Amino acid sequence: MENKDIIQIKNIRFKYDKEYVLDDLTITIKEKKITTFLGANGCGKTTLLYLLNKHMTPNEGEMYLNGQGYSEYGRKEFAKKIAIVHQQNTAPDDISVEDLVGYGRIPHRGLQSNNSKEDLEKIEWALQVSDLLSLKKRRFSELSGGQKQRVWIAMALAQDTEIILFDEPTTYLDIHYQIEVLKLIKELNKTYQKTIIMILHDINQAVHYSDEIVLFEKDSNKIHQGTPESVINDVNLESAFQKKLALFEHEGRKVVLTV
Ligand SMILES: Nc1ncnc2c1ncn2[C@@H]1O[C@H](COP(=O)(O)OP(=O)(O)OP(=O)(O)O)[C@@H](O)[C@H]1O
Repeated sequence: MENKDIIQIKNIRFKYDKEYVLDDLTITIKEKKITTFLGANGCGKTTLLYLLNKHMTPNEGEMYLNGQGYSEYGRKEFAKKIAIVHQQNTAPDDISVEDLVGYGRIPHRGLQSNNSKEDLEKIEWALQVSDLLSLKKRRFSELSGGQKQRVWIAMALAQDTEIILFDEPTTYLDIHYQIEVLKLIKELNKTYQKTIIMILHDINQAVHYSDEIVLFEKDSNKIHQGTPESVINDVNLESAFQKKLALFEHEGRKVVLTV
């Protein structure tokens, strides 16, 4: 059975200054799938993620979440639907892992009140899924880059949303931690049915971990959306990155030579 459309973006236009960064963009995001945005620097991936997170609003066009227009959602209600894991984050000095993960509960419990039993259970669950139980009392500032990234993911999990957005979740991580984080994201999707939308720069990782890819053409406002198999080909890659890239088959998947 086809997964339903959880987000619909219809003919949106967005500009910071004079020129439109996104122009007449139409995309649908399928529920419980992993969708990855792929494309050259400056093509508008982060901009689109911020529009999806309601951090910014399109100048024109419509966006719907579960069939309801974005503008009809209040802030708190929206924060219970979509969480975001940013590329770079800062945390207060001395904060513990479990307290930081607890921030994910703010849309549910408010800023002032204490954690309820349900809040504490969700925090514990998020720590467990992210393999952080043994580190929960540790100071966040003392963790490695890979462990820190898992804490941000746990915080998004504690927010208990249907959808999680990831802005380049593997940046600054070595290949071991990159794979660890991508496997965790895959598990959130497969085991916990989260709808995932992420930005990646590594084409091979995007092919391997995504159900759907949105490939942005460079210097045009066109995108290609579909399965990795249907989107990743010589012609589309050249129009996205303005480079000829060699493609191979490996274990039934496309692999791109990036040297
Ligand atoms: N706050 C801003 N004010 C003005 N222009 C901006 C702002 N943020 C981004 N832009 C411009 O919008 C365009 C799209 O930027 P965006 O960050 O969305 O691209 P991206 O695809 O995420 O790039 P990257 O892969 O480098 O992160 C770029 O031309 C960028 O310079």
